[in-house]
Amino acid sequence: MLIPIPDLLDADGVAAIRALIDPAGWVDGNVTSGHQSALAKRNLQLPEESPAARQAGQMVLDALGRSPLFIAAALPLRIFPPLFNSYAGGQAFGVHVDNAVRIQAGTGLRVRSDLSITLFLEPPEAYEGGELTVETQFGVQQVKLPAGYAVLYPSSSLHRVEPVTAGRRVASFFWLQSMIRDDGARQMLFDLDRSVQGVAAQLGQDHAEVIRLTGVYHNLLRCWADV
Ligand SMILES: O=C(O)CCC(=O)C(=O)O
Ligand SMILES: [Fe+2]
Repeated sequence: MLIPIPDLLDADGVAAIRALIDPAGWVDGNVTSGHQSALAKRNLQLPEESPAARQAGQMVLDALGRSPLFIAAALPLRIFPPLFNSYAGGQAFGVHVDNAVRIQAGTGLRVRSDLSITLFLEPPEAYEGGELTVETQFGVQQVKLPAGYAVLYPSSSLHRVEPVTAGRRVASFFWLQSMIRDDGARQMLFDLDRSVQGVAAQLGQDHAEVIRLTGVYHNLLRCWADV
């Protein structure tokens, strides 16, 4: 299941991140690849420990923390510090699955990748190609979103980035471990959460049935959550 997060960053937020990362020292993207994906990957990245990446990554994390949609959809437990990549001149990332466990340089923090996130940082009309193509259980989906929009997709899915044949695609990409490991269970909780919000909007937050349904949501989370 692909979940778009519209307007995670506004235009000022995107501009502030671009002002930090654009002049920083970009390197060959294979610094974070596993063995298989290194064969498929042709792009540039900011090194994980680059001060610009750390500072811009914190701005991304702050924006995620302010997004009720992101929290409800991802139910995050641990988020790997956001990284930044760029593709131009025909660069692409061939089909791959993301590494199952990420270990943060320096802290040794281990994150099981349940969900992968791409946050688009370049307007789609500014480059050709560069679609994020994800093989989902419902078929192949291609994603190319406005700057400031993010998409969540299961880290277990085969995905690729199409060649960028004109302009430059800039994005933040990262992984998270969810409190709910299973994609289907997480999706059910997300659907239930949205339904409870919808019913609450009609009946009022203090309606007895809304209180009972909210209880069901939390009791399911209590059954299933890693904390
Ligand atoms: O650039 C993207 O949208 C995704 C990058 C990616 O798949 C990866 O780094 O594993
Ligand atoms: Fe990937």
